[in-house]
Amino acid sequence: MENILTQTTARPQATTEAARAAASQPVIQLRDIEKVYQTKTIETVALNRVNLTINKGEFVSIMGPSGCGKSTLLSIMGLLDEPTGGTIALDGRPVQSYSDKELASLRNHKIGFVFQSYHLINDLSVLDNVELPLLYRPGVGGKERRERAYAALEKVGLGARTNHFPSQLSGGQRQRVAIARALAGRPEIILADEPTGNLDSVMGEEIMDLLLGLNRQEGTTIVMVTHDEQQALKTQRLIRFFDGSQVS
Ligand SMILES: Nc1ncnc2c1ncn2[C@@H]1O[C@H](COP(=O)(O)OP(=O)(O)OP(=O)(O)O)[C@@H](O)[C@H]1O
Repeated sequence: MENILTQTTARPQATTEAARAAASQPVIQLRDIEKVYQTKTIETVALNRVNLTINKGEFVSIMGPSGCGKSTLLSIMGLLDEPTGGTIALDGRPVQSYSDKELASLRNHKIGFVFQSYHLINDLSVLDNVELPLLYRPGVGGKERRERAYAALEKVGLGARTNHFPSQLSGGQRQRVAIARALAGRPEIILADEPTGNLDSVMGEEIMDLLLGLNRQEGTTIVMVTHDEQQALKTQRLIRFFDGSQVS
């Protein structure tokens, strides 16, 4: 199977247009989102009336200084955390109208997460790490799990490393495993929180190419938090945050 890295350099054009054509359909809509963290002694307004729409097939990057609310925003978009005010709609449907079961299924099926620190399990092989989230997916049996995990690892160029353990891989390779783990769930949306934050510039480029390839060839919607302006400029839209609000 051809991997995404190869495809990226081979034929980016047609698929970019396909992704753009679909780009007017909102998949995530945030309206007046607020998030206030309250501890005994201090109240922190992490997000202050954020209005933001992410369209199908878009690759959006989010930048801003430390503490301005980027990770909080991503957690709320991915339904990992609840806002203290405002509304979220997924595919045009308000999140409040979903049952708990439907929300769990959305989180599981629709959205894939990639984190700066990979979150791999060191005692499990690469293949087992990628299969792991599918264990909790009803209707996906052992054979399909394995097939999906192999396919996802091929896609990120790690088909030859399935029996390795995370400690035997470079940082960039570990991040590719984490991306394969997200891909095995076949998500429509990938939320990536500083996916290149722990990598040197060469490996960071590789991961960026991989994400760009996924967006262009497969139309995966991607929202990425980054501190790297050069990488952010490669995405279709750059949103800047400051003190919990969007500034551009
Ligand atoms: N669980 C929490 N309890 C209290 N305050 C929190 C909590 N999580 C985040 N905050 C505060 O909310 C604000 C936004 O945090 P967030 O992690 O979203 O920022 P960020 O822009 O992602 O920062 P960084 O670039 O450093 O990762 C910060 O002031 C932070 O201290």
